[in-house]
Amino acid sequence: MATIEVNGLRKRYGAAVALDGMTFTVRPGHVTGFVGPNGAGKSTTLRTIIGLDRPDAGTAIIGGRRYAELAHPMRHCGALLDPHALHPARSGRNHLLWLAASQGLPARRADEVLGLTGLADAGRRAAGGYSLGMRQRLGVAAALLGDPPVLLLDEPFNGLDPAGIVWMRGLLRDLAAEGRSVLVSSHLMSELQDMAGHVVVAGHGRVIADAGVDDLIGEYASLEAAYLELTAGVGGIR
Ligand SMILES: Nc1ncnc2c1ncn2[C@@H]1O[C@H](COP(=O)(O)OP(=O)(O)OP(=O)(O)O)[C@@H](O)[C@H]1O
Repeated sequence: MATIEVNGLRKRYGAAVALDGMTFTVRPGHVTGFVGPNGAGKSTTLRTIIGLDRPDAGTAIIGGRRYAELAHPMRHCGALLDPHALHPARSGRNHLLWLAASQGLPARRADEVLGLTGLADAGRRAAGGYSLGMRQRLGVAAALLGDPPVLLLDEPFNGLDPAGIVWMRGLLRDLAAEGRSVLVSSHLMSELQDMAGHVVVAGHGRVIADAGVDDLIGEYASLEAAYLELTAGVGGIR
């Protein structure tokens, strides 16, 4: 089963403690929301899962293996962490063709994921001219190239217009319903309430709640109300 297992991650940047024992498991079949105040350690956790950051302690395991051990990682785990990580002079399609080649994937996958993300026409234009919403779509296209069972997305709703938000919500829900493990960091509680089945709440580099959305909401009026209560004493930027 393609889970993501984050176990006891610790990470310091100088005096700043970014991760302080972060531990949770992402299971297939539903979207897992990853939330918490600014500086809680969400992006550091996502970067660590795909080997862009090295933890001081702890492990992050995807479907039984570390990301660095995967021969063709994009077939196992797709990630959208930075929508601006593209070559501005290269077309969106060429960006995807290059990634596909690097992973031993057929070129037709580039056109398939451009179609899936609504970029079939824009894919021929230089990606440097893309809006933030289009860059997010290209990032999702790249994450889907290898048809992976695990997806990580860092604030994928940023910059999307209202129609784009509806589209992204449906896409992520469908991908999870197909049996994938989908981890989505977001500050948009209303989006997560509609889309996620499970939520991990982080604060100060560790997990402060890890529960199904309905359990987390409990007696509160909304996920946002429950979240604000849970994180009231946690504070934000450190
Ligand atoms: N490269 C870095 N150098 C120094 N400090 C860093 C670095 N990356 C993260 N940090 C620090 O680690 C902590 C966690 O940051 P991180 O970006 O993981 O939080 P986050 O939960 O993703 O926040 P946000 O909601 O604002 O995106 C913060 O205190 C941050 O300043």
